[in-house]
Amino acid sequence: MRSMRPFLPWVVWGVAALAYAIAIINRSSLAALGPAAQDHFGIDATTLAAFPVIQLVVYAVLQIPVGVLLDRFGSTVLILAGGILMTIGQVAMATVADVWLAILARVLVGAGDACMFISVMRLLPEWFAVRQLPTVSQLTGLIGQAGQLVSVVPLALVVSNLGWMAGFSGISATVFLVSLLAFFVVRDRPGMGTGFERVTGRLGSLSRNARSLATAPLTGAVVVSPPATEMIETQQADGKRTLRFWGKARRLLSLPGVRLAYWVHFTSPFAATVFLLLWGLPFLTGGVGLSPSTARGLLTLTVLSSMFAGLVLGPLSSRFVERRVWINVWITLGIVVTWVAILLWPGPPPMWLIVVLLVVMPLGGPASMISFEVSRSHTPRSFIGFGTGLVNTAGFTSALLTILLIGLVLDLQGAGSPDNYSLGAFKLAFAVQIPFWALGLTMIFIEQRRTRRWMQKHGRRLR
Ligand SMILES: N[C@@H](Cc1c[nH]cn1)C(=O)NCC(=O)O
Repeated sequence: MRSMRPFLPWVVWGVAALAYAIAIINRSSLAALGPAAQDHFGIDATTLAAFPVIQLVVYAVLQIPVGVLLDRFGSTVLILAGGILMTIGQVAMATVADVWLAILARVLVGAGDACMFISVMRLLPEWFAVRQLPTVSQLTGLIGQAGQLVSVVPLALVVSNLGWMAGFSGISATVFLVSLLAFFVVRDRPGMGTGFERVTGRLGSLSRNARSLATAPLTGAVVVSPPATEMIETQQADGKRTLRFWGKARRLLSLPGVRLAYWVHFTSPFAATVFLLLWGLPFLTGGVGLSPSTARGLLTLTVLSSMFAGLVLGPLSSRFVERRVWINVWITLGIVVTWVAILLWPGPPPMWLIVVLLVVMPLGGPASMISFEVSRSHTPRSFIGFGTGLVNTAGFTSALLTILLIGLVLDLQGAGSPDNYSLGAFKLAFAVQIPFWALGLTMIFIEQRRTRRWMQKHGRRLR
């Protein structure tokens, strides 16, 4: 069993990350099927746009409850629950004809998706050394992005060749199989059983002998352990009473490091989410005047850029722990400068500037993974699920608000439908991102100072 020791953490993480990639396939499964979905359900563009928005609202709203459940039941249970919810949601998507039932199906998909990412993130400190965490986190994001890449074209091909039902039944079968795999492989931490072992009550030797890579010697390892739970004042005088939800939230938010992580996640990824989820294609076609096929081709650049950045940013933020927030801030500033150049460019921006935007803007996704490192350094272990869920809400909140505000500003200018789209209207609408960046960056600077003071006061160092 000794020889399995270095591999088991990677196998456990690999299967969990695969489950996350499948969740992303589910999340973006309607992205390339707009016209097919309109045909299938007989709906207009506004109703179609409601699908991803509702799904993301469900995802964002559930992050904190799922985080709380995660601290209580562990990643194995939550990954399975997420898989089951997505399987049911996609079976419904394949079979229902009524649009309201389809929306309900997307709610289930959003709820299942909400369980995946933070469950994988929760596994990492249990299986890997602190020094490895930034890289493994970024690899997790990268695998998720790969899910986005494979979801669009193959699914569109299956739906156009074999039909709607075959496409969505195929996705639900895939989720089911990967969930089954997770049931037999994923373990919350070394020494704990898989879902199967827990149900049967028999702990196999692989689980019994499992070791975390954190216990393996790592040359020059940097130690950035989370604070002890006692660093948060609790009402648990007798150690038995569990904190109530709001009490926990208040205490978590009393840590400036957690608030810093929140604002880091709030600020860097939303521009890319907004662009990829809804407004990118209309802007490039109806605003800039590109053909739909050129625009779609250019959009794949965003995924590639984000995947490449994931490879670079993991080792970088691990090497420069003290400056990781600055890495995020510089990337955000790059995104802001690129967007401002697009907005101020007289007339249609040149192709080179569009390409720069599509390469720079998606860097905000991998940069936002730094927020989970910050959160992990400051969140007591028993609150890590809650903390990760809380931080993960941030970027999706800013993205959802921006999506809605862009639609509102377009509508207010009488440019809310493809017939009336114009570059000027889009430029004004995309300018709503500026206050979000300003708020986020300001809060990062404020919380960074407070975090520094808090660490001095408690005698804590990141390295
Ligand atoms: N910011 C993303 C992660 C990411 C990594 N690379 C590009 N994006 C995030 O927070 N994801 C959460 C999720 O559920 O996908």
